[in-house]
Parts: sequence; C-alpha cells; structure tokens
Amino acid sequence: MHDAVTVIGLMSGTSMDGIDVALLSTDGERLTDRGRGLSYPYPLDTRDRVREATKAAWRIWGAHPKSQAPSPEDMALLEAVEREVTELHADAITDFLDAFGISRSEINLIGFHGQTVFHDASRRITRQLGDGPLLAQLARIDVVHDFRSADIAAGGQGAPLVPAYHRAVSDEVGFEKPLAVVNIGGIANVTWIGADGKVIAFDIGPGNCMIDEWMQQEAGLPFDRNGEAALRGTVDKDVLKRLASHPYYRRKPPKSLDRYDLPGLSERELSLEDGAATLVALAAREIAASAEYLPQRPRRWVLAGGGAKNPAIVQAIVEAVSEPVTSADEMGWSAEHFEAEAFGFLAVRALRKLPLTFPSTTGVPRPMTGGRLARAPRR
Ligand SMILES: Nc1ncnc2c1ncn2[C@@H]1O[C@H](COP(=O)(O)OP(=O)(O)OP(=O)(O)O)[C@@H](O)[C@H]1O
Ligand SMILES: CC(=O)N[C@H]1[C@@H]2OC[C@@H](O2)[C@@H](O)[C@@H]1O[C@H](C)C(=O)O
Repeated sequence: MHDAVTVIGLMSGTSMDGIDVALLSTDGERLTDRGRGLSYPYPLDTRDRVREATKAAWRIWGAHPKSQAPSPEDMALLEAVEREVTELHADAITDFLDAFGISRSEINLIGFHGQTVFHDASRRITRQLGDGPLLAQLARIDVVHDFRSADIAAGGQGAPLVPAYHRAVSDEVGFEKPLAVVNIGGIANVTWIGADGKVIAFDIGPGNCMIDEWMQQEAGLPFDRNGEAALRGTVDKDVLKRLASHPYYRRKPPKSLDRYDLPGLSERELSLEDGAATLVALAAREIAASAEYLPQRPRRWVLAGGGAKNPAIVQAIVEAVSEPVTSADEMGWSAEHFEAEAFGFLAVRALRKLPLTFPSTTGVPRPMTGGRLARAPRR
C-alpha cells in the first residue's frame, strides 16, 4: 500500500455557480480522512463571463462542419475567463486553508477540474477552462488538471469521471449492492455498483440545469430554492412527453452530455410553477428510467449533488422508483462536496498512474489513467 496523500479537490460544475473545495487523504484506493469542504460562489459578474465563455466556446467548436476560423475575440475571451477562474480557485484555496487552520505545506496535491465550457465526445472535443500551471504557481502546490482529454482522445466519452470515487466511497458503507449513486448536478449522472464491484455509469439527462435556466429566464432567480415553485405547480403531461422524446434518453450507454445538448422550455411556455414542476418531472423520470440500462435494478438509490437539496426532485424520484432512496448527506457523504472530493481522489490516482475511467464508465477501449501534472515552483 502507498502512503496516503493529503489532497485538495476543486470542482466548478456545469451549474456555473462557483467553486467547491474539499480536503481528503487517500492513497488513490482507500480514503482515510474526508468531510471538510466549503463552497465559494462565483461573483455575479464572473458568472456572466463564464456564460459568455460557453457561448464563445460554442461558436468556436459547436459549428460542424467548421464554417470559419475562430474569431480572435472569442479566443481572447476564453483566455481571459480561464485566467479569472484560475485566480478565483487560488483565492478559494487560500481562504479554505485559513478557515480550517491548515498550513499550505500540509497539502501535497491539488486536483483541479476546471470549468467545462464545451463537450462533444462524438467529435472528441472537451474543454475545461483552468490553467493548471498557473494554479500550481499561485497556490505553490502541485496540481493535477485536464482530467478528461486522455479518455476522450482514446475514444471514451470523457465523462462521467466520478464513478471510480463512488465505488471507493460505497465500499465504506454496508449497503447491499447493487447500489445506484445519482449525482444531480447541472446534468445528472448515475453510477451503478454491482455486488461483484462492477461499475456502470453514464450521463442521464438534465439535473438542475433546465430548472435553473427556467427560473433565471422567467423570474430572474438563480434556482428554485427548496423546490418551492415546482411544489406549487402542476406537471404539463404533453410538454413532458415532448421534452422526454429527445433521442438521447433512449440511446444506450456509454453516453455523455454537454449542458446545452438537450432542449428545455421556451420563454413563457408555461407558468413559472408549472414549468418548474414539469422540468422536475422530466429529471426524475429519466433518473428512474436509467435503471433500464443497468444489468439489475439497484437495491437502493443514493442522491448527491445540489439537486439532492431540492425536495421537489427528491420527492419525484421517490415516487418514480420502487427502491429506497437515501441522500448522500444521510450517509455522511456530504452531497455538496462530493464531486470536489472525487477530483482530489482522481488526482492521486492520476499521480499513481491508476485508471480513472473504464470501458463500462466512459466506453474507453481499456482502463485509462489521465490528468496532467503541473509542478509548483520548488519551495
Ligand atoms: N436548496 C436548494 N433547493 C433547490 N435547488 C438547489 C438547492 N441547493 C442547490 N440546488 C441546485 O443545485 C445546483 C448546484 O448543484 P451542483 O453544485 O451539484 O452542480 P454542479 O456541480 O455545478 O453540477 P455538475 O455535477 O453538473 O458539474 C444549483 O444550481 C441548484 O439548481
Ligand atoms: C464535460 C463535463 O464537464 N461533464 C460533467 C457534467 O456535469 C455532470 C455530468 O455532466 C458529468 O458527466 C460531468 O461531471 C462529473 C463530475 C463527472 O465527470 O463525473
């Protein structure tokens, strides 16, 4: 067994709402110290710029076949936002260390996911904004970054990456397997862990992203806090049927999504409440339907990610599946910082050249390691 490494994991997810920071110790297989995590919301103007960056990324990589060379303005915007996001990650680390009274020299490594601005596995393009070498320099700690490129270059989906972590954490609890862990972030993904340790994973469909978009567009709110609007609304069955008819949902895994791949509601199509209820129903229905692609129904569903804090989503999932549903928090897993922890864990695995992805998670032809190491200037 290798020595445990003390690592900080950093995640800024597809909700584009900020940075999650988590600390753990691990040898890349077992987890010895976890649970400390904090969130750092992006300032509102950063959120706007990140959104602009996703639009620029679509102009650069989204058009197919390419009609023209990328505009220098779009390239400059991506560069500027990458720097801004990286600096905010460095600030978050400093604050995190202060908050827990940890000295920088105690941290051996950082796992830096970065901010996804574009993802299209079929064309082998995935782009996360996050300058690993700059973060290593600012934080004065070695950084593993660029977790998805190796997988996608080898023909994998480049996502989801968290299943290796879900399996490691699930080994800590005595729940009977098969177990399904659903991460309800901007996009929802599922990891199924079989009794023999086999892991199957894929992106299911929308988690919170369509609901967030709807709340923003109809009410100027960042999200539907505690599912209040959705719980007051009524599901529009015809609209739900239309949204659920997108071919992605019936495509067999492995499969992965960009945040903007699936259409949501048009402006003022429904009342605020009915729209929120209908999008919650869509997310829950597809999460429940993910069992169709699993070799055996799970005995339990564990919900993580921000969507696990939305009672409307949780209630709709409970109604849609016949097995018990537990939140990651109830298991002491911290739903909020789960993904940040995962990227700390994956960074240590990358350093040890252990596989991050597998044929049954991303469809990569063989288990693959990944990530790139950026060394800090020597102290
Ligand atoms: N109290 C709450 N009530 C309702 N929704 C909530 C609540 N707290 C968080 N959320 C939802 O969770 C979202 C953030 O989730 P999370 O941080 O897991 O996403 P992410 O990490 O950006 O996503 P991804 O896993 O796709 O990368 C918010 O945008 C919001 O929609
Ligand atoms: C390209 C990209 O950033 N994908 C994210 C996104 O957000 C959720 C879902 O889609 C997931 O597959 C992935 O992130 C998680 C952390 C993952 O790779 O496991």
